[in-house]
Amino acid sequence: MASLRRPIILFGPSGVGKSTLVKRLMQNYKDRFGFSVSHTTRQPRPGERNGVEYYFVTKEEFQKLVSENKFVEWAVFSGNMYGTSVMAIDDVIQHQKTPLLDIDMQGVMQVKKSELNARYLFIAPPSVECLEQRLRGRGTESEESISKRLAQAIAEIEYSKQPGNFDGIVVNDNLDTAYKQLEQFCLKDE
Ligand SMILES: Nc1ncnc2c1ncn2[C@@H]1O[C@H](COP(=O)(O)OP(=O)(O)OP(=O)(O)O)[C@@H](O)[C@H]1O
Repeated sequence: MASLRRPIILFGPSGVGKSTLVKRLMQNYKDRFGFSVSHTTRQPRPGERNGVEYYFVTKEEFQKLVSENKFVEWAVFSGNMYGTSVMAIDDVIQHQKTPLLDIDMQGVMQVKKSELNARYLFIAPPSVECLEQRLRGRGTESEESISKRLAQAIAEIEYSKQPGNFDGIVVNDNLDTAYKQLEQFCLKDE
C-alpha cells in the first residue's frame, strides 16, 4: 500500500473521547484528513449510519472478509468484531487525504506488524474514574459492557506506559485543550 501521507492511528480506552475528538478534526479539516471507516458486527447506536461511522455487517460477512484477507487488523471486543479494511484506507488515500484510524490496542499491535507506516497517538483519560463517568454519561453501555471496557482500559493504560508504543500522547481532560494537542500532532510531519 503506497502512501505519501502516513496514516494516523488514534487509540485509547473506550469512552476516552476518541470519536468526539476525531469528529472535530474532520469538521475542521475536511479536505486534509479522511476517517477510515471500520467494519463492525455490533449494533448501530442511535444516529450512527452505515458507511459513515462504521460499516455494519453480520458475523458471517465479517468472517468472510477475514478469510479473504481484507483486513489490516481486526479484533473481538466486548463480544463484537471490529476491523480496518485495506479498502477503507485506500479509499481515503485515493481522495488525496491522510487516513485517520480509531482502533483498539489489539489492532495497534497488528498494524505495527503490517506494512502500514503509521503514526500512533494515544488518547488517555485523566483517570479511570473519569473514564467510568464518561462511559456512564454516554448512556450507550450496559453495566456488563462498562465493566469489560474498564478492565480493558486498565490494560491499555499499562500498554501505553511502555516506551516506544506511541509517537504522541494527549490526555483528554479539557476537551478544547486536548483537541488543540491532537490538531498539532496531526498537522506536523506528514
Ligand atoms: N474532554 C471531555 N470532557 C468530558 N466529556 C467528554 C470529553 N471528551 C469526550 N467526552 C464525552 O465522553 C463520552 C465518550 O466519548 P466518545 O464516545 O467520543 O469516546 P470513544 O473513545 O470514541 O469511545 P468508543 O471507543 O467506545 O467509541 C461521550 O459522551 C463524550 O461526549
